[in-house]
Amino acid sequence: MQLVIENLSKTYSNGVQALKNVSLTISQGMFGLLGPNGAGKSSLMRTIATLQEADSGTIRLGNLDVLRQKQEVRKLLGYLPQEFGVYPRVTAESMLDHIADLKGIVDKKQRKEIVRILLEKVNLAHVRNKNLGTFSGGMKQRFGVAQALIGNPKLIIVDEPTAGLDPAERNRFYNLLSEIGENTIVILSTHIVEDVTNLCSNMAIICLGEVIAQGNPNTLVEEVQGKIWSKSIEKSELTVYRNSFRVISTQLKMGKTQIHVLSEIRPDESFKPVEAGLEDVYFSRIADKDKSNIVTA
Ligand SMILES: Nc1ncnc2c1ncn2[C@@H]1O[C@H](COP(=O)(O)OP(=O)(O)OP(=O)(O)O)[C@@H](O)[C@H]1O
Repeated sequence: MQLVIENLSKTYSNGVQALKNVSLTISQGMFGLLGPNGAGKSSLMRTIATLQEADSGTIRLGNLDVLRQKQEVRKLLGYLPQEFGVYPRVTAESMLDHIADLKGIVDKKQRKEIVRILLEKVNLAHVRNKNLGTFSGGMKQRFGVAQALIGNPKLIIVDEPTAGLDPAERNRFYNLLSEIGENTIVILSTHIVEDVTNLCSNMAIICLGEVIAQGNPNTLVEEVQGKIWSKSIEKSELTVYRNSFRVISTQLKMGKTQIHVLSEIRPDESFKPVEAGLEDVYFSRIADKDKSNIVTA
């Protein structure tokens, strides 16, 4: 099964064009959707999740027309939104049971078994009787995955799931996501490049509502390999360098500013070649599209 998005556009009533002719083909496996704040990731996720209308364009999930056959799509969908509200005074077990009921699993015994398996899977079985309000951020996110997995969805959407998680919880979350079956489409929206590097076999970068890159992360990195040069400079020199070179990112390292420059040839002897990473792809594409988004130390 594939998710095929064609020429999707959306303008909000305040005039913001959040999606501009977005076309993407997403196959089974983990798909990363990267982009800066306000890029349009959540707008796209919500539209795919049948929660908001598009102005034009189509989305197909297998044989289903997502924008029209909403009820059918919802049966195949697991969704972990950016702001996943939980009822603080309800236990993990009863909340999952309730959501499973809402998702149409009417048999009580079957529901109990599903909830038990899911709580095991997300490593929350030991706190199944604790109120959700007592959960840490990471535990809430794992609970969010458990509810998204109810009913064996064929399409799972997780919107910026690792924001605010400490490194250990982030790792747990990565492991959990990577265990989700390969015959499921998982769309992971994030502005953390590392999330995509660690998890995804395919990806797209979206900026100002447009898809500005898509493909396999390694292939995209190959395109800039050998073209990334770094130099440590004084912060005060940054404008001069920006005017002379294609500075794609700057980072503070031990009090000095380290710049990455994209260039076919070594800009001059003072620049060192560096092994390109997905961050370089991300920053070079974003820098081309939106000058205001160049990361400054
Ligand atoms: N309901 C809405 N009404 C009006 N404008 C909106 C609405 N939702 C989003 N926007 C605007 O649309 C643009 C895209 O927002 P969106 O939330 O889709 O981006 P995002 O990539 O998910 O950002 P973030 O990473 O910050 O969550 C932004 O300019 C945002 O302010």
